[in-house]
Amino acid sequence: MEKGLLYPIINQYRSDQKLDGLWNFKFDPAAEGESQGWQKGFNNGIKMPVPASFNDFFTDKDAREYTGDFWYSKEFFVPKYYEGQEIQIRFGAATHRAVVYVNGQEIRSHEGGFLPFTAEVTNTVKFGEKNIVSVKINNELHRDALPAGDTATLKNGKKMAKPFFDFYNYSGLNRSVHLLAVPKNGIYDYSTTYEISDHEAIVHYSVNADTDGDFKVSLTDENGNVVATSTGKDGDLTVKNPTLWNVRDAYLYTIRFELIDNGKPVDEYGDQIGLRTIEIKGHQILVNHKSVYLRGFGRHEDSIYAGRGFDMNVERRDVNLMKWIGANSFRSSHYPYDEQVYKFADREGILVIDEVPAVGFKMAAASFLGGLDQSFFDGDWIHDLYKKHIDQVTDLIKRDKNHPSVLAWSLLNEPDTSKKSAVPYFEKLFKDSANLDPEKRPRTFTLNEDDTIDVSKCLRFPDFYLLNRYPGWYHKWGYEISDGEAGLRAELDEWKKSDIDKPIVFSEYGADTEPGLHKLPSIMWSEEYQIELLEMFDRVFDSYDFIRGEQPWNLADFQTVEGNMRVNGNKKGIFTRDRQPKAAAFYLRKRWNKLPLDW
Ligand SMILES: CCC[C@@H]1NC[C@@H](O)[C@H](O)[C@H]1C(=O)O
Repeated sequence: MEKGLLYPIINQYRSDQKLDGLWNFKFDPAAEGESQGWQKGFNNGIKMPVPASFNDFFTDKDAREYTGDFWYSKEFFVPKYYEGQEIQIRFGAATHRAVVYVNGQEIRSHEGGFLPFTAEVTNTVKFGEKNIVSVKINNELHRDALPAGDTATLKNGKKMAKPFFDFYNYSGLNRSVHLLAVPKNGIYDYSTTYEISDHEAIVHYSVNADTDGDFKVSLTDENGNVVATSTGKDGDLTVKNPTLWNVRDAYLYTIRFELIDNGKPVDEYGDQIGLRTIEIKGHQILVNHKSVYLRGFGRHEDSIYAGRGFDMNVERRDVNLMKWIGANSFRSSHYPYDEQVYKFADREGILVIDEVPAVGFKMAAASFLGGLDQSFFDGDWIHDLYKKHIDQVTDLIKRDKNHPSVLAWSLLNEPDTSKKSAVPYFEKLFKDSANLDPEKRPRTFTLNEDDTIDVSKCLRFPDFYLLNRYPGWYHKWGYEISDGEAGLRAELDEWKKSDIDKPIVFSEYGADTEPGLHKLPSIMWSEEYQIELLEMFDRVFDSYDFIRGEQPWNLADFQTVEGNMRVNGNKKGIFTRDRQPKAAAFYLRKRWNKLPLDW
């Protein structure tokens, strides 16, 4: 669990030097790195781009599929004038677990491949000289880790990832690495909550620093006008006639905290925030007390060459695609995305369901492993898994709590909740996470295909429901799709008859579609069939007023394990992997652009 996860900024007190670029890289199948001194750096590796996954750069299968320990190392210079400050190396993500060394000294380890962590190196670096950072990363999958899976050892002794989930196990330093110089005992966290009325907004803030100093706090509008000020560690900023942050109509204020110690300003942290409230009321999802209907996608951080490495160019294109098609939301399926993704969403007024990598918690997983015929939550790995799970929920909320775009927290994707053994795990998870978000935004998880209203034992936990349903693809497919529609309607009639008065969002539905495959009449995998399946779901959605969102799977085609059910990855994208439209994109654009943007 990290103390603070503020995004790096540069000002008169704070420096941020990105260590992105080419690092030395090598695999360590014999786990000999430490004994060979790689923690002090090495030059006999290959040059590896950071941020990026290592996998798709390679031309040989052993390297692409490599599972086990591997090392990155880079020389970096610490300027003399950094002396007197706290020196940190901040990793945006190291997938899935890392040990950090500086100048040969072990600094820290970290578990979890999709959230940032910071190595505090003040007493280890040499000021005014070159230094070496080395990172040993391991990308094995385990049932007691997130995302869940196994690591097999083949007869030839090589290890192989066996995911219980349907995305490729891209690994490496997938996000930027920052060398930071910040004030000692400076600001390390802040949070805000909001009260909105017709002509006034109140920002309740709290700011954290390792000193008893005082704080000067200000709020400025997009023109740089100071609209409110306050003092103290906790306080209120009252804005008359505020411009609210709305769906697809964003407005960002800048909050600024100045830390004063013994009468002298010693640190400052500024960030962009949006004045808005989120509520669930009956079957409605409300933003600023107004009902919202979610239109958007499940996504993946996935692109050609860099794999899961964050690529600003891809994100810019994806946001433009979502605006073009008339989307107002997405889920960060199935893991926290790079912080810059949420900044894009903040600026564009796009709502985010923010998800931790608690995926694959179901043995007969969609990755066609067949798996064991037992409930995942009966496993003896559950205790160790839970510690990692709540740790990553805690850090996800600590990292993303101040983004106006974050609508809700998704604590799992498609867990097996059909057995009673899941209940204690969920009870603890929803209890332990209840107070992590100062704004108390809704918490949920996606209900997989089998977890219907009369099967799932965990329906009392989520604040609203995310349904992943695949009639027309994984069952009742092709010419049988009419039975698929009947079955879907029958299930929703059960929901309607029940006393459940929470919103339902369809968070996954779709058909694998080969771009360019056309058939009249349609057949599965054709572009025509993908539209017919969407039309079926849309007919159903339009029949039930407690359905408050539609997020087809997926925005774009993406890479998975190879298998007899995957054709170079999952093809359920509405767009291709190189972000070009299939025919379904024009169908959805027509449907979604008929609706008001903030409806
Ligand atoms: C029936 C489960 C469907 C499954 N849901 C989780 C996603 O990560 C997969 O990609 C999707 C699929 O198989 O297309």
